[in-house]
Amino acid sequence: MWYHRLSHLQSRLQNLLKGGITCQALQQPNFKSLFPIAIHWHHTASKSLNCVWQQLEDHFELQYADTVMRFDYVWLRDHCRSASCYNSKTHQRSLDTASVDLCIKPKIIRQEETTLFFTWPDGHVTRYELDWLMKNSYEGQKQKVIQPRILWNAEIYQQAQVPSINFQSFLETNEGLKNFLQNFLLYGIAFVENVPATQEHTEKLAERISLIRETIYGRMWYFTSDFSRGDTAYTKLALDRHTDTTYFQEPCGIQVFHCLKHEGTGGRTLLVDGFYAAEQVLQKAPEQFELLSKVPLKHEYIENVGECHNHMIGVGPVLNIYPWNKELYLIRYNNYDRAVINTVPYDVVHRWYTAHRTLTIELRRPENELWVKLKPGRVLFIDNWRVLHGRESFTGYRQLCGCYLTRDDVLNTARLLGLQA
Ligand SMILES: C[N+](C)(C)CCCC[C@H](N)C(=O)O
Ligand SMILES: O=C(O)CCC(=O)C(=O)O
Ligand SMILES: [Fe+2]
Repeated sequence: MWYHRLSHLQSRLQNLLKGGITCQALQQPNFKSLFPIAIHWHHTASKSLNCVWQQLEDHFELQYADTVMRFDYVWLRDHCRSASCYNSKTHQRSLDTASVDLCIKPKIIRQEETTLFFTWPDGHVTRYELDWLMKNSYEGQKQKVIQPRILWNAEIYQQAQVPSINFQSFLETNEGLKNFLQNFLLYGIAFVENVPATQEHTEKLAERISLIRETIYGRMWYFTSDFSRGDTAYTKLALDRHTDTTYFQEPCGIQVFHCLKHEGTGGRTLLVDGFYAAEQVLQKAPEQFELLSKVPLKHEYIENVGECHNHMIGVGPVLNIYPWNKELYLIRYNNYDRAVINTVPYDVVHRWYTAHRTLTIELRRPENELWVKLKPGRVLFIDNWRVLHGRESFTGYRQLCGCYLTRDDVLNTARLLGLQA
């Protein structure tokens, strides 16, 4: 027994010393393993490059800038940026991916400085820049966030002293718009000051950064507590923290609020960073965070008031995360509009309620609540995928106008201004 293990170790050691590393496929019982090949690490001539690679049986392994990256050969062929495979004017692929042999392997790989050249069995040559591979590898992406954010509670937000942007500079300068968007992306809320208190000016603001998302509430909406629509928003009642349009398959990305008039008391707006609360859940109870990101729920809007007849249903988990880096990108939280839960068995339901409670406790901590009084002239933009809003009950006449924005178009504007979004 001892002897056995020893000799096994010895032969492995000898293999290593010879410089041969048997590839993983060797242990897998498939046709590829019939022809084990010895693989050698290729070191770059220039030591300063700090790059080694090896051509393995079923993938290419590259070690560059302290990262080990693994690339599938079909992926590599699919991402060929040669003129016949990719149109660099339109940034679109011309290669028909379905024409690539799923067992494709390069015939030759060679390196010149910072470029790798792959020659494929049909003679086609693909070149890859090491930096491009680094940037576009799974291993590279896994460590990156798509959207840098500053998570906040009331104190963090107030301490940050995030400046509001002036109406004029928002409309007339790219710098003003960029500052505004940078704050909005980081905090999920941002204010514009000195806006003339009309619906038209509010619309102008919205159109400066995005297409307006028209919904069942209209393009620009304008509302008071007249119960003209079958929803609590159109009353004087308090509204607990929530995100809007959870009953859409894709909830509206951004909400714009402009209070044009309020003669009365109360009516303050509550803002809570949903991602901050979710992060607390992740720290305290990761399995509950996971459940909230896995269990699909329905939200529903049923309206039959006057001429308005609507029935909307949206499906999705409370927390939506990117699977490769676990980054949170959307929270759907609206206890008013949550529909009957009939998509989950009873035992999971119970665990889900526990997880939902944990999140709710975090969302309701007074220290996480930011209260603001909306005033004519001060327009609030809310990231409806991240920040929850609510309102205090009020008395008197209160007029609010605003609209929803399409998230894609807001992010598009941000990217065009050079921001990471
Ligand atoms: C008044 N306004 C148009 C802004 C929104 C009304 C939507 C209210 C709904 N319960 C929701 O949370 O989605
Ligand atoms: O009246 C308010 O301040 C906000 C009401 C609300 O939640 C909404 O309109 O989405
Ligand atoms: Fe709302």
